[in-house]
Amino acid sequence: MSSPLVLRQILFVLNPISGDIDKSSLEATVQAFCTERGRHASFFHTTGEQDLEKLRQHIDQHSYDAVFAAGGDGTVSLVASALAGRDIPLGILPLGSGNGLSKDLDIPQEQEQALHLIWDHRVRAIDTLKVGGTFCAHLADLGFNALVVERFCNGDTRGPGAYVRIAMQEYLDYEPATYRIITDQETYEGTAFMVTVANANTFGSNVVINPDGQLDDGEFEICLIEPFPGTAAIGILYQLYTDNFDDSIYTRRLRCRRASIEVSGQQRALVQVDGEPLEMDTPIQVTIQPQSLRVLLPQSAAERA
Ligand SMILES: Nc1ncnc2c1ncn2[C@@H]1O[C@H](COP(=O)(O)OP(=O)(O)OP(=O)(O)O)[C@@H](O)[C@H]1O
Repeated sequence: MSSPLVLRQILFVLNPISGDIDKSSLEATVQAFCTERGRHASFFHTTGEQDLEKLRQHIDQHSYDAVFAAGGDGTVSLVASALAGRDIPLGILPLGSGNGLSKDLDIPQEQEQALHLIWDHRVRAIDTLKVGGTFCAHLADLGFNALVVERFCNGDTRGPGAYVRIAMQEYLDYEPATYRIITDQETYEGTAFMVTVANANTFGSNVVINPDGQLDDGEFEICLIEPFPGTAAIGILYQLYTDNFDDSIYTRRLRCRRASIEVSGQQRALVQVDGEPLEMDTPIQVTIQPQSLRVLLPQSAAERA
């Protein structure tokens, strides 16, 4: 276990819209918290336009000891992408609707406890992925969930209720695609309800898609849910919420270091990457950058993910 770093200059990257959470007093709260403890807090507000380029430039022009992402999975992914390959560690203030990566890393969901990581932490280097050239720290997928995430992001309502409503509407008419997945270990060909590329374990909804995946082992998993009859849906959902992904005859996982994903009859495919829906050219190449991101974790954080 590494001893805590001395972090004096800290940048907080704030996403004003994440999680539908009012953040009007957040800056003053964080500022006061840091000042009281002899730390200096600076702030970068995301706009939704060119945030990665602007953030990279900002970090290059300053000497930060750590950068905290204050938002949801998209904001965490943005900051992680800017920090990957650098020594500067990533901190997370979970302020989104799902907060998947922070949960996988056992980061406190409560604001003050998450801020304690500034002086009481350990640093863990985790793997990151490139999915079709796009940075991914947590999970990416093709198929049913990507479709629901796209509808959700383009809709007016956020929150888990809206996600479930869209999922139920889309499920009835959903036509699973056929995939050919070539990894450095094996080739899979078949029809799938969804295909998840997993660096971590658990969606923000607490669905465990990749039970024993490790975030720092230099490998990732491709988790497949094959088409299932309606009568099996409840059982599969139960398995996903109870850490038993592998127990179904409709699921399988491929562990690998690189993969190419073709979607039959599609030159472009909808892909969800760290909560953001994107259109990508197929075949989609997936590569791993082992231990490329340093993350601040509680001293007691479990090592599962
Ligand atoms: N100022 C802004 N105005 C509008 N959109 C923004 C702004 N800043 C960032 N965004 C958008 O916010 C999205 C990322 O949100 P984020 O994932 O952090 O929160 P969330 O979706 O509520 O939470 P989670 O992903 O945990 O469910 C990105 O699509 C980004 O482009």
